Amino acid sequence: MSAGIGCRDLRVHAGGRELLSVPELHVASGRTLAVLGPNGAGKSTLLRALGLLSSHRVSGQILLDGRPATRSQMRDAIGAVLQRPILRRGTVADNVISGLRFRGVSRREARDRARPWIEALALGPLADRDARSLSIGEAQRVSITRALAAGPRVLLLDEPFTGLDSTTRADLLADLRAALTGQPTATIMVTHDRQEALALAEETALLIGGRIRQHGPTTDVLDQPGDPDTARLLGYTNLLPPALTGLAETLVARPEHTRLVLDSHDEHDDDTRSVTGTLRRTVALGIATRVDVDTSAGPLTCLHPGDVLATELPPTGGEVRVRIRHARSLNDADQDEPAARLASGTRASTP
Ligand SMILES: Nc1ncnc2c1ncn2[C@@H]1O[C@H](COP(=O)(O)OP(=O)(O)OP(=O)(O)O)[C@@H](O)[C@H]1O
Repeated sequence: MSAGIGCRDLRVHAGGRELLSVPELHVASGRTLAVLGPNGAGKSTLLRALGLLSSHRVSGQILLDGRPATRSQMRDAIGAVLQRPILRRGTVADNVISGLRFRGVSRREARDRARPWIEALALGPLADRDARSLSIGEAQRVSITRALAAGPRVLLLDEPFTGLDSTTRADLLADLRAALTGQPTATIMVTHDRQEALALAEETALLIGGRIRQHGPTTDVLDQPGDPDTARLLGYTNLLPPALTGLAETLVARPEHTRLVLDSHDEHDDDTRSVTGTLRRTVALGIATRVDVDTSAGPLTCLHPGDVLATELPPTGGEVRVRIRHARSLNDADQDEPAARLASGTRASTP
């Protein structure tokens, strides 16, 4: 029997259509899975179905420690943190112990068990504050602490960092990661943010259109898109089909690895490392300059660090060359050798 949460042949229907189809998924105790997907992918649908919290038509098996779970078993096992924290009346400390109280733990024991979590999540200074006076970031910290303090076997996190400023988010992510380390909790976090997956989860599943397209160690999954949809989700938004590169496979590249060839910046220019197109527009983004280029095979986005002087750029509608500094082959999990050839110029790639 494998400890943790999972499902088999899970399908969710609503409004006359299938929202989710997951043949198999398992998150072991002590592990964290990030479910990464764009808006509408079915992330919350999956989380609710796994927690037996769905109001839709659900078929298949939800497994707790390898066995089909009843609602009451699941209720006892899970802690959930939603996008918007829902706190009760009372102080921060009252809220943190409420999960334990709900499970029948006495007030005194609940206080003792909650104390280390309040310290670990740096809530000590706020413990006596009225929960209604908290900022959204503080309230989410309380919500996470409440869930952890109850000692859940399964922790379900539904985009818990949405709406937090970047510093608050980074601090909370680090505190949560530290708090989960060594705990026998199977954690599933749904998110649309790659950085959150990287910071928190050993494993990542890519969910698109209600189906898991890729699943594996986070660092592998985030850097090995298998198809154009997962490439886009992972930030490889530039698609380079064979018609454009002259190579056999489709390559994908991140905008930050795609640059205009500007003579003064690129003295060792080499035609074979580049593709040509028409400059559509330039947008100054403060720390970077975005240049959109139309090629014969579709649009490309270039991202240049800093300001590119307008005088260095050809006019809108002018012909430009775009250099791909690093690209990956789709479906090439081990090595981006064709991409390396494009980058090193050993095969002609100018259309
Ligand atoms: N009752 C319903 N009837 C029909 N479709 C529904 C219903 N509830 C949800 N959906 C659809 O299911 C899909 C998945 O929704 P879900 O909320 O799980 O996506 P998500 O990945 O969590 O999105 P987001 O990141 O925007 O929160 C969406 O296309 C949504 O419109």
